[in-house]
Amino acid sequence: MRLVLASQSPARLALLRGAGLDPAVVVSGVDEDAVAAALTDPAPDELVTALATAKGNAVLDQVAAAHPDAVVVACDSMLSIGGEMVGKPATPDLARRRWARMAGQSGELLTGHAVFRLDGGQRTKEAAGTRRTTVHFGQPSETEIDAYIATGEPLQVAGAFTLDALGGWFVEGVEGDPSSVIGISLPLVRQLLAEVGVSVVNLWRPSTS
Ligand SMILES: Nc1nc2c(ncn2[C@H]2C[C@H](O)[C@@H](COP(=O)(O)OP(=O)(O)OP(=O)(O)O)O2)c(=O)[nH]1
Repeated sequence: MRLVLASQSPARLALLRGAGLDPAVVVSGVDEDAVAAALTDPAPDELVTALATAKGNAVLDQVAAAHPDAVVVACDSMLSIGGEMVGKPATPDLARRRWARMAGQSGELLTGHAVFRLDGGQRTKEAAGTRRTTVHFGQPSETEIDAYIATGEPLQVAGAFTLDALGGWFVEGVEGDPSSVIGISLPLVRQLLAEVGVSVVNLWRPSTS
């Protein structure tokens, strides 16, 4: 059973590799704005789960051709802050405005997950779910925010912050699953894999002696 990560995210790949898995990567290239626009006033959980499902669906035929027996995992992360769902800031100015709202506040990082099982090249089972993690933001100075934005990192990540990289200096703490904030919830993926009949321990790399 081949594990496939339908994501270009280096963070998701690193997290899964660090947790003993060796996924093949097939990038979906899904137009997230188009998927979101096709939804009618979706609830936050529905939005990120729909986006994750669209990403997984987009790669199934390609995966089936290369790996007829596979399990595909796709994700989408967004930050819920002040009643608004936001993804990656498109410009440095927007990142700065986002941080002006986030500093000293708390938000919820939502990551939608979709898992698809292929047997003999056919989709046989699927499961989906969302993890919410509360994030308490620090109060970086203007100088610190300018320096952070100058690195380019905030523009590459949902919510304009990271937990495990430069953004970590400005996160006071989280309540809930930290892996979901980084981009993929290990405990939720374990649960969703079980729902499609796959035990995560059977996907672990053989332990080298
Ligand atoms: N290293 C790290 N990356 C984070 C963190 N929070 C969010 N990210 C990254 C993970 C994802 O690459 C990105 C979330 O954006 P998306 O869910 O749209 O995924 P992305 O467009 O990167 O790739 P994909 O659509 O899955 O091919 O932000 C964090 O705390 N640490």
